Amino acid sequence: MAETRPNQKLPFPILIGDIGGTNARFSIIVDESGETVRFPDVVNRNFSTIDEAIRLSVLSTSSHKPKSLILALAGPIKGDEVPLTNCPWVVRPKVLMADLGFSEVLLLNDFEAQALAAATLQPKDCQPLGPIGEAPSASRVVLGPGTGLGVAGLVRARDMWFPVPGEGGHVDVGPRTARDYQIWPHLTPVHDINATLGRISAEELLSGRGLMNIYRALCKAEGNRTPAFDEPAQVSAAGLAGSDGLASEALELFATYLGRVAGDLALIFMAKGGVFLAGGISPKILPALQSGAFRKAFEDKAPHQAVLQGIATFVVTHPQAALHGLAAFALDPDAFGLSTDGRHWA
Ligand SMILES: Nc1ncnc2c1ncn2[C@@H]1O[C@H](COP(=O)(O)OP(=O)(O)OP(=O)(O)O)[C@@H](O)[C@H]1O
Repeated sequence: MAETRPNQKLPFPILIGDIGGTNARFSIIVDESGETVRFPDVVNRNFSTIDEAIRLSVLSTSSHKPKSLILALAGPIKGDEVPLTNCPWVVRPKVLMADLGFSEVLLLNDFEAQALAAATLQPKDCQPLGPIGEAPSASRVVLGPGTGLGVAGLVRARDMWFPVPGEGGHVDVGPRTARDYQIWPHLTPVHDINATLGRISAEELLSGRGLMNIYRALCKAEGNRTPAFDEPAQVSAAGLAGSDGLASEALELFATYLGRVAGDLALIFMAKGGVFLAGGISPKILPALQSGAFRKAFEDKAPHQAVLQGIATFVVTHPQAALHGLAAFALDPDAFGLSTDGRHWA
């Protein structure tokens, strides 16, 4: 069974990994000075197991022999066999320790790692959306549209950061404007065979498939037009270029709904330290997020407009933000109130 320990440093060298559904990214933190060795990104499907990916892409290419391992995973962490969402790999800490020589393994949630990053990223790693360019040391929120919609809070208390990885991407979102009421009946809801009326969760709007959901619903609302695009990247490219009216509207609505949900989360966490947009999609649609629709929806929270107007919003542009967060934790675990119960093996 997993063994726990207070937030002591894991033994160096520490291998840190951000394991997504499609790609995995690794670095070795050599020692307390923070000296770090980076490795080329791994395409998950090129390796049948994560053990093989670590062995061939990291261990056999480096002279450093990591003593411990910290991984950020997309998916719930429970028990000694942790399957990944959207990838056939299974993480088995005891097997990794026995076969690859780690004395300790710690598993974190991927958005928890994004939250650790939001606590420690430099201004150069973030692009402000709106007038406020600085994030004070106060509670924060991270949300990231990608394959799904990851959400984490980051509570600031006792001079520490407490990440709160929840399932906030699955909150309900309802229609508000006249245009929303035209579109909503055509959106694909959450698949739930027991429900008589499907619900529209934030993730059904704010993810790659969410952008397609909005675009296809717009096509239906406009006299059942045949969609011109099959992929989210095509919709965003046409929307950014202004070459297709419905793609442009889909992108603007995506920014509006993202602002709405981000504003709700900022209210819930009273995130005066800022809201950070992580994940793969936000940096790719930066001009659409900067155009004003995101920030307008974010602030449109009567009776608390003044609170929201005072909260900074950012797109995280650091290419390996989760690894940055894991490194910050590895080097200074006392700065974080992170519970390692049930996910630390030694
Ligand atoms: N230019 C783009 N515009 C809009 N959506 C995009 C664009 N490029 C990729 N996507 C969509 O983003 C989603 C992938 O998101 P992301 O890059 O964050 O990957 P992930 O699987 O969530 O994470 P990881 O890369 O760690 O495996 C897919 O649904 C993809 O279709």
